[in-house]
Amino acid sequence: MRPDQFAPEDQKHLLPQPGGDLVYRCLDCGSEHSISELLYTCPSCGEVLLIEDKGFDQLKKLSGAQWRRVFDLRRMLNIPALKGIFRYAELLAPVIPLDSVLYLGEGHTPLVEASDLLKGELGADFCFKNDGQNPSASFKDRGMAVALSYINYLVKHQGAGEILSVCASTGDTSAAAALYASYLAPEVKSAVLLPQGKVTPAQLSQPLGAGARVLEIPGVFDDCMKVVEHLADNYQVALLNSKNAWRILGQESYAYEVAQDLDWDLTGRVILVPIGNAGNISAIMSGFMKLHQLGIIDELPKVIGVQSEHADPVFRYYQENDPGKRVWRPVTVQPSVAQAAMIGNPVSMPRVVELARRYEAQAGGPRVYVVQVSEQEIMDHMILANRHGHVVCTQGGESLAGLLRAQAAGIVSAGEKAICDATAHHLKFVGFQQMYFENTFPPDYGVKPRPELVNRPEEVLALAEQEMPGPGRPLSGEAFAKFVKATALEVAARLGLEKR
Ligand SMILES: Cc1ncc(COP(=O)(O)O)c(C=O)c1O
Repeated sequence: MRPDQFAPEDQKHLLPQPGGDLVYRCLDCGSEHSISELLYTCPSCGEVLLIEDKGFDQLKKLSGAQWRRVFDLRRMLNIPALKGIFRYAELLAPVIPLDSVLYLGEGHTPLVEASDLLKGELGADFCFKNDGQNPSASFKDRGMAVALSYINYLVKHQGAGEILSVCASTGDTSAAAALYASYLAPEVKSAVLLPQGKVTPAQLSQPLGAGARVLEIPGVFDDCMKVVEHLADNYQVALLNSKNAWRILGQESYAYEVAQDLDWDLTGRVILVPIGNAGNISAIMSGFMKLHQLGIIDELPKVIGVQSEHADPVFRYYQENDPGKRVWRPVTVQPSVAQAAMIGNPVSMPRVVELARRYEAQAGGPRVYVVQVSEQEIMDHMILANRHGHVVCTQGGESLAGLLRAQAAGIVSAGEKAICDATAHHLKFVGFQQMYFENTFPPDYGVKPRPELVNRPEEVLALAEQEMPGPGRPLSGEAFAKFVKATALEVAARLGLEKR
């Protein structure tokens, strides 16, 4: 629909107006800094930043019910900039005018209900939100849509010159950064730093295809991160890791979509999120808090972070119940099938600590948890989910395994319903599936296939004595008919088919 097709009273707030009073806010010293330049850490104390809208209270001029109606009506608009996550522009980055919004099809990924069979088998009530159905096949596109729209705004409206974007990545950040930057060529160029041999072939192909400079660095993600942080501190580059607070704003859209798709009723809902660099869980908490502050939702859902035993610094931190006694210790990661979350020193840890504190204060009690799962559980649950109609990656398997651990620990109780974040598409991680099916995991992963979950292609070789078709080698009519009949006979025997 076009805006002029709506009733006059609905037209009033239908299109977001550029505005807001955004500033960078330091999470440690509380200092405030102008957004006129790209900042990643506090110039006063070096801590990470969040972007805060000092005009947020102005949004309370509309009631929660009015906001719900605005967002619901925007669903019907055929304006590309509002088809994605900028449907919630006032909550994300109202400073960016619609003419600068970059929309590549991100957001509004489906909530897919688990089948009754799978729910019964696992004794859990849940759905997946398939963030692998974003354009670069992971949730990272949400953050990139805002970060690159802001860069586009700086180029278009603020006279910024050519910009080189950089990021370190476990695979998905680089895929998203390169894709969104390539849309803004030639003003924006992209370089990505990857830990050599620690991203999947599909992930590596993505920035290459988008034309980014791909630099492979010895070490793990945490080492690459230190290098890009050094670049951001000392050179003219735009850092696109989630240290960049614009990314966090974009990823808040996950929370807005979950709420809207559940008709703004989050009673008894639990969100499971795999944690790596901890940007996503920070954004999700922040997003739900904004909805709650505006009266758009009545209840804050439980948020449960999930980490593998092989990369679990956030889990370890929260093992201590007394906040005063918690000590932050990065860990050395071990090889993990949740490779995209294989991070021992998450950059957003200070955000998690502060936002979890605020979240629980706003909810009036415990609402944020972190659970740990084994590599075996991650693989088993990824494959089990895919066996029942889902397209989840290893990190999605981690979310589901985390739900079962949370149930066993009494964090999730009967009657509560979970939304498991499937953060990337299954196809990016098929190498792990192959190792599972072929029982070829190196010993340090500690994964053995469950026989009932293994599936292998079967070669039909019954026709060895016969002529076979091949590329550029079609069979003659009679030989081909013979081939079809003999092959069908063999296939029917293997499938146990009965003759009609
Ligand atoms: C597919 C996937 N899942 C989960 C994560 C972890 O997200 P975050 O780093 O925001 O904690 C990442 C990236 O780090 C990822 O690429």
